[in-house]
Amino acid sequence: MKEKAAELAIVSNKSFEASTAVNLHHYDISSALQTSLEFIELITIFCNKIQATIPHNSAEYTNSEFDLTFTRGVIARHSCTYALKVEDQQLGELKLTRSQRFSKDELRMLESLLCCLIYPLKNATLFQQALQMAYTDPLTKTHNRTAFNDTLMREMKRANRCRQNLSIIFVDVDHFKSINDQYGHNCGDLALASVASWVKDSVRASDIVFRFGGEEFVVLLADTHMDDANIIAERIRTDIESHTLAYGMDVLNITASLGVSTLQEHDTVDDIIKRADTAMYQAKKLGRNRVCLG
Ligand SMILES: Nc1nc2c(ncn2[C@@H]2O[C@H](COP(=O)(O)OP(=O)(O)OP(=O)(O)O)[C@@H](O)[C@H]2O)c(=O)[nH]1
Repeated sequence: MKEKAAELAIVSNKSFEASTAVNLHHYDISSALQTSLEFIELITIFCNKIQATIPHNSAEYTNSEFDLTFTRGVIARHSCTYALKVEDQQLGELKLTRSQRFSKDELRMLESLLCCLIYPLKNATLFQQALQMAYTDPLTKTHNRTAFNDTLMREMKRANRCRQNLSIIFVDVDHFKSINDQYGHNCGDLALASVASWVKDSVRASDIVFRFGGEEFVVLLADTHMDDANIIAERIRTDIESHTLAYGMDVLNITASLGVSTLQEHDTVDDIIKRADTAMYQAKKLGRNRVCLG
């Protein structure tokens, strides 16, 4: 009886040590994950931390809400995939691969460790959603002026560093005041949202459309020189002109005037904006519904 008790004590000691080790591993991962609100950083931290316990060759994280796909390592034959969610909120999908099958014990351990990732991913989701809201114009669903200032600054630095071209196009709706005056503000709002979506459809996904203010939009074209920017501006102009807007019994034709400028050596943010703005006013002066180069 005594012996039995001693045996039991040893067994429970071992399992206590094992569970303490697991708890410490969880604690270590959870603490590391508290240092970031970026999806890619979180996945990188998590994968580095579990590498010794669950060796893997590659990890792929996808998050459709944020249009994000991130792969690290070289993809191998065997895989395990987890859809991550909490309280019905999708937090993305994580796929690990390696050349050997994952054992049942490893998968059990991975599932337990994934619990550490869930709440950091949820916090990252809330943070990124808040960031998106702060950078989005609610009426047109384009990026707003704050986003433009930040993005232009960043892209100018990148273009200078990588010796790449960078162009911007100002798009200003013609006689917009008369749409408001004639059909009312709701129609004006609908017209702005429609123009924004026509402009977005006219450009590549990598070109970013911002609402600069009022009835004025700006398109940022990375790695694009003046000749190509001119062609794209002309395409935006004809696309806007060729659409019609149905409002009640009325059908409205909308046009816009566009100004293009390309980054020059020693340009400040204000310089490149000023040239595009001046070119856009030139287009207005010359009769509207046209493109001018700055
Ligand atoms: N409905 C609506 N109108 C807006 C919004 N923002 C600005 N406006 C209006 O846009 C109009 C802009 O008028 P103007 O600057 O005179 O320009 P325009 O009538 O387009 O004339 P041109 O640019 O010279 O062709 C003003 O009447 C603003 O009140 C908005 O969010 N919704």
